[in-house]
Amino acid sequence: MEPIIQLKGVSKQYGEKEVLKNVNLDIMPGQIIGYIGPNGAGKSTTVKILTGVIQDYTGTVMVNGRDIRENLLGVKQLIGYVPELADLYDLLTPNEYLHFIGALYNMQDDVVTERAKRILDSFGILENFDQRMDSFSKGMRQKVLLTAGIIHNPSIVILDEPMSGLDANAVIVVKELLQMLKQDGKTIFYCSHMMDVVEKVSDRIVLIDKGTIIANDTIEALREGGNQSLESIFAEKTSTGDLNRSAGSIAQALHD
Ligand SMILES: Nc1ncnc2c1ncn2[C@@H]1O[C@H](COP(=O)(O)OP(=O)(O)OP(=O)(O)O)[C@@H](O)[C@H]1O
Repeated sequence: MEPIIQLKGVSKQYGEKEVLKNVNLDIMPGQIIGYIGPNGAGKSTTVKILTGVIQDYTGTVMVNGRDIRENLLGVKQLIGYVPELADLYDLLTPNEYLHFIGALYNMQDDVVTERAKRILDSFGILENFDQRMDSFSKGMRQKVLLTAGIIHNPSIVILDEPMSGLDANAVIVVKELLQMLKQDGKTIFYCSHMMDVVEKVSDRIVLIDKGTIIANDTIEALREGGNQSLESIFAEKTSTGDLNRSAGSIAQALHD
């Protein structure tokens, strides 16, 4: 089987600073990949490259066997992207916003309406279909963003902290949704800091630190036969310092 996403020697600099360093990564179709790393590791930069937002990188990114530099429009059809807390067009209703998104993908109006209503109904916010989103809570906005990211039925779904702001019921819906998308053969690229969720939903975990991939394996293999949580594996491998000491010095700072 060929990888559906392939990064070959991908590097990206902001000025002098190299934030991705020769990243090589193969992602096989039909898998849920948990993409994790400390703040500033390069996760969002990777996602921006995959979604065509950043183009001044070196190396090659192949999606479905084609170089994305040569097929950016095709790639955009294949990928659904759910950003974390994007600027929604607050003055629009979900109905208007999702039709706007659907039009970007050349979708027929009646298909957009049908899918939008069914997905929002599953999220429990169908009654808000025609309300302006400026009155929406964070979680309601996130549900609309999730809907917008999958409405064109993409083969690859990239999610950036999709659980952000969601209540417990919605988290369950999203977890189930991930499994259903997977059963449907879709590839999921899941970026998150919520280790307990990543650990449960991902087929593979890719750990990036300071622009370099330092682990790429199943959770079982990362545990090496032990029973550690992903959180402790993360802390060990990224060694961002003694966490107790960090907390201690923050607490001390309040008293000095
Ligand atoms: N537009 C920019 N200009 C300059 N530096 C940037 C820019 N965007 C990101 N960076 C830097 O690139 C590095 C990687 O950032 P990136 O946003 O990819 O990290 P991340 O892994 O997504 O972090 P987080 O978990 O905090 O979201 C960071 O050091 C960041 O400061």
